[in-house]
Amino acid sequence: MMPSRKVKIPKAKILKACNSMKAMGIAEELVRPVLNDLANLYDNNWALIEDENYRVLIDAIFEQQEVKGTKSKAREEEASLDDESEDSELPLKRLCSRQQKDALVAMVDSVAGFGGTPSRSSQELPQFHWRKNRVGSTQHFEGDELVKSVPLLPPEGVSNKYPETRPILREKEPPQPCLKDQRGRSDPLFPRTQVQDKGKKPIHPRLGQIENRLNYEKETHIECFKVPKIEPDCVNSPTEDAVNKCHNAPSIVPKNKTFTNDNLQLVVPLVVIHPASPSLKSEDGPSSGNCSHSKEDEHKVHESNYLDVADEANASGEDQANGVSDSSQFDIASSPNGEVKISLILNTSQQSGCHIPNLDAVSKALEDKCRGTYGITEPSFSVMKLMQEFCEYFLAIGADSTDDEKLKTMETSSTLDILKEPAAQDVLGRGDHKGKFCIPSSSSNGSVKCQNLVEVGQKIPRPIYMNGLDILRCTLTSNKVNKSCYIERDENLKVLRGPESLNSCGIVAVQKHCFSVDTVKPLQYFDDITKGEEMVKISLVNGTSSQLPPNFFYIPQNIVFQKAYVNFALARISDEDCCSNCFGDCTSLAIPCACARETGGEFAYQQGGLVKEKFLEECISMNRDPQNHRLFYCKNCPLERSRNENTSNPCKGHLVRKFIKECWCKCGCSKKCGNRVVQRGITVNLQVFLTPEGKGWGLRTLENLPKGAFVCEYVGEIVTNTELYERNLRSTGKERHTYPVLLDADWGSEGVLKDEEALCLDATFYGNVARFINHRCFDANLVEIPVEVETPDHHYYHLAFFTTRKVDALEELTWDYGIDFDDHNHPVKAFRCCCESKGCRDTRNSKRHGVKRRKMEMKA
Ligand SMILES: C[S@@+](CC[C@H](N)C(=O)[O-])C[C@H]1O[C@@H](n2cnc3c(N)ncnc32)[C@H](O)[C@@H]1O
Repeated sequence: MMPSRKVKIPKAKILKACNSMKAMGIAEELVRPVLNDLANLYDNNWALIEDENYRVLIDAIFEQQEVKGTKSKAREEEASLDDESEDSELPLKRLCSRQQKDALVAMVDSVAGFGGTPSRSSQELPQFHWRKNRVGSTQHFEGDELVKSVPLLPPEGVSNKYPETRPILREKEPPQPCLKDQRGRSDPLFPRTQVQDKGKKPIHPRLGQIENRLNYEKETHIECFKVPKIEPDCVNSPTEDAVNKCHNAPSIVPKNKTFTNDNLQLVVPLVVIHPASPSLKSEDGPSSGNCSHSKEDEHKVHESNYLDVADEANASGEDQANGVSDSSQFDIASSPNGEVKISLILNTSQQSGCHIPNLDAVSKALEDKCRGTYGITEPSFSVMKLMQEFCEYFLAIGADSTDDEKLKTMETSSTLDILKEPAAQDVLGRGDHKGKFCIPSSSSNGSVKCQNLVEVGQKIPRPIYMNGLDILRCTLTSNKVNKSCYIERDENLKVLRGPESLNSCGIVAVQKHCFSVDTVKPLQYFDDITKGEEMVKISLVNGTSSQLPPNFFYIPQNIVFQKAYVNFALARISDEDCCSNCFGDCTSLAIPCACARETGGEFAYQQGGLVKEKFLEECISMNRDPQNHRLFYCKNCPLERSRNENTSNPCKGHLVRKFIKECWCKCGCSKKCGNRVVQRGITVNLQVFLTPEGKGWGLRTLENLPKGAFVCEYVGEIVTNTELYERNLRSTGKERHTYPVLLDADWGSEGVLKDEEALCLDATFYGNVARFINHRCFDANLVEIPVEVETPDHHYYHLAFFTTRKVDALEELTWDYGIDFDDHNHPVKAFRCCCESKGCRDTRNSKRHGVKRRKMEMKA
């Protein structure tokens, strides 16, 4: 026992020592009495006590514990007659304890500055003495929360018998295979990758309970490790030497994992900024510009801050729920001379076949995600820049009293500022891209059968938030005589495209949109519902609930279903229907070419692709006031015929619409000709959103649109009226049918239209973004205009939407479906209109409004 003479111990010394021990998981109650004894023993000579980072203190604590343990064991032995097992246990315990003490002293070495005076060994180390701080806390942990646990690994082949809490200690870790590819070459990304460097990075405190270690060591014959010497090169330097040195560093193994060689932990330093970063100059002078540290630096003791995301998640027990790997950490550290380091520590053991991805690719993917989620439109937005700015802010905000001034002096147009933009969650997300891939396995109406899985065309990485993307092999049928091209699927389905859009295998991409509840978060955001099929991304957002749109296949162009007759034969295009002698842009010609004949000798488009005012107004007026415009009446109306083949009701009349005729492939002009607008596809920035008025999903523009601008065309399956009628009969009522459109603009011109020629578009199962456009009875901001592109046969045409007026960004886009809400015989049951326009034609609403009005009047 220690002598009992009392000396007066300075409080600060006790606190400092307790903090250092606490950092290693040694409880204060154990430390204080031993410390008292030591102070007495050494007559308050604290230099001796603090030397070698409290080595004597640690020794004394352990000895005391051993004595206690031996005593209790002896008592147990006395109680029990069986003493055989004890013979072997004590020496083992002693051995481990000794080694444990070495390790602990080394640990304190590595956290020198937290309590103990630097030992000789610690002075050999480059001094990165990080002060640890937890995310979410505003407190700076100056000592009592400093945790420096040691990364531990078991010997090869030893499985962890105590997976819940007990790490295993080992002397050396074999080289980390994750840093090399399968052929043993260094990963080209290696410069950014390193094995965890214990001297410099904080280790997860959960692993650090000394009692657990002691218990575990008692039960397993495992050697303690030595804290490896910190290799400055390991921080960022790519040299192979440094890497090999780093390989020898022990690593963390998730506590509930069986240890295998696959249990690898990698530290990916994401950003290291140095004192002389452009926006934050330190007094220490200019940065070296690289990631290694000067000798001078190595011997300087730095105070540092640490953020450990994993700590926080674990503290709240959220990591499991969030899918955070047990020992994945995101660390941020800073030092007073202006260095900040962000490291991502990944535990790859959870995922088989995990490799170090290309960091550029990761940044790119994250940037895309951020663009979508936060509505960032700034083209120069960069995750790496963001990280760097994060570091800079970290330094600035952490710099005590001068926070505000420092922040004020920081660049105002930083990446972080972009994230402050209010646009955030609800809006935006755009990027130009083009690509084809992925095909559905089957359609909901059973018309498509997946024959094989084949990879085709340009591959786009499968976004994580979608599922249901598969690839379908199709057989190509190409009619070489009349140059019509289509792809047949299951004999029923044909894809209508220009010949140039078919690849050599005749495989066309169609994408299925399976919005899976499993894969989305409460605030729904899909970056691009077109999956690259359009020239622009079209996002979908639901800011209020977890509701998702029904599944459908996104198609950018109409597809023929079964019997619908569409003939794109070039032979059908006469010389009068094209401008083969034209060159360049037809709309710049002094005398309009033959393609303007359809629109009275003048092109419908003006320069810039807007529909000319006069033409547009006529179309709008026709829609708003059909009775004042020319209607034609079919002798044998396909619409009525589809309802009842035997007793054909008289035709109710169809509007004689004005067509736009665009130049096409038999024309000599260029693809950029001003008389080619609809065929170029969507160029406007659009978004699908959940309407607040109860109309379901709607479409809105994310940019201001001028009057007469082309927005999109209505794309769907080209079906006959009969088919549509049958589909409606088959529908269970539970299915949500989008409203079909009749391609009836020219039904009157051909006497009796054959059934396969009386067409309509159904976007319920296959469609484009137009399937989300809602109806508005009056004052809709879109008008539909028939557009002739591939064929002069007007029983098939494109139905294109143009703005009726200037439309502001975020306004919902609507068009008048032309519904007669009183026609109870219509094949599609009319919905209860929520358009809220003054001229709403749904009489049920006017009755409702009338009742409401009367009630209000009575109240008044
Ligand atoms: C072409 S879809 C439009 C997109 C649809 N809102 C959705 O959620 O998928 C047509 C359907 O939307 C709904 N709808 C469109 N306009 C509406 C309106 N003014 N009032 C109420 N429902 C409307 C009806 O259910 C209609 O059958």
